[in-house]
Amino acid sequence: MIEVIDLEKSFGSQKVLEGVNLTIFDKELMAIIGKSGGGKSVLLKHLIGLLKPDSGSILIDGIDITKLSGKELDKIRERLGVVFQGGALFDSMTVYENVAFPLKEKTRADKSEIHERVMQALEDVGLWGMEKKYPAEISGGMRKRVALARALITEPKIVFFDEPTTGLDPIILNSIHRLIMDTHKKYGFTGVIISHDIPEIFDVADRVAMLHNGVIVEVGTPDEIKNSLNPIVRQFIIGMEVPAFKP
Ligand SMILES: Nc1ncnc2c1ncn2[C@@H]1O[C@H](COP(=O)(O)OP(=O)(O)OP(=O)(O)O)[C@@H](O)[C@H]1O
Repeated sequence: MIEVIDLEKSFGSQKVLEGVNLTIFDKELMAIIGKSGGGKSVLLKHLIGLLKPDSGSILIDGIDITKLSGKELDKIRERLGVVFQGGALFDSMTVYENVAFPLKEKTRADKSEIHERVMQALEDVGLWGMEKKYPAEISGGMRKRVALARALITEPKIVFFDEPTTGLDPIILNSIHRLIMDTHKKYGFTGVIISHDIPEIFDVADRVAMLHNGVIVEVGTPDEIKNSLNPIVRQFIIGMEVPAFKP
């Protein structure tokens, strides 16, 4: 379980997080939505230990990661997988090498185990046969799949997705969402997805939290969020919904 308690963060005179409180249960898929520049990525960076808050805490299975550094933090981070917005692949490495990288770095797996696990992960994300390609030779959607395979390869307990569909067309977007759901089912991780995809994310997440002006203003199931009477939530959702294209 992840518990964010009264998390505050300012950059200079700009207060970005004003006391964020959020509980994410084991094995659920939690989406965090909110307007651009509202602090979602800053919150995510705290959750993965890249930023330290001014005050407040983040408990992962009861351990306050905001108080950790060095090896202790690394140990917790080994249980986390992150799919960064741009994929953050190594351009000079093949798809295979990118996916194998965390196993080589973080585990003592031998060559044949690495091979088996990489090929399985590539199959799980629908990239079988692509292992020899370089990131520049594959599409944006495929790069996101590689990033997901790389995040999953160490079978992390928690996977963070930072806007996993940015820059993708609607068909690829849906296929990435389907992939998140399928791998979530297969691997059983706790998933935290920063998302701009309204309404599509409602079909993916178990629960949705809305971050607004540095606080979580509403948390609930997709249906609860869709039917929320909170004017901030209503305005945001209506503003984000793209009308269906009718020829
Ligand atoms: N390292 C930093 N130094 C100073 N200001 C920062 C830093 N990181 C983020 N900010 C500021 O914090 C605010 C929130 O940024 P953040 O990237 O978290 O927004 P977001 O909700 O993820 O937006 P988007 O949906 O557009 O990605 C912005 O005003 C941003 O300029």
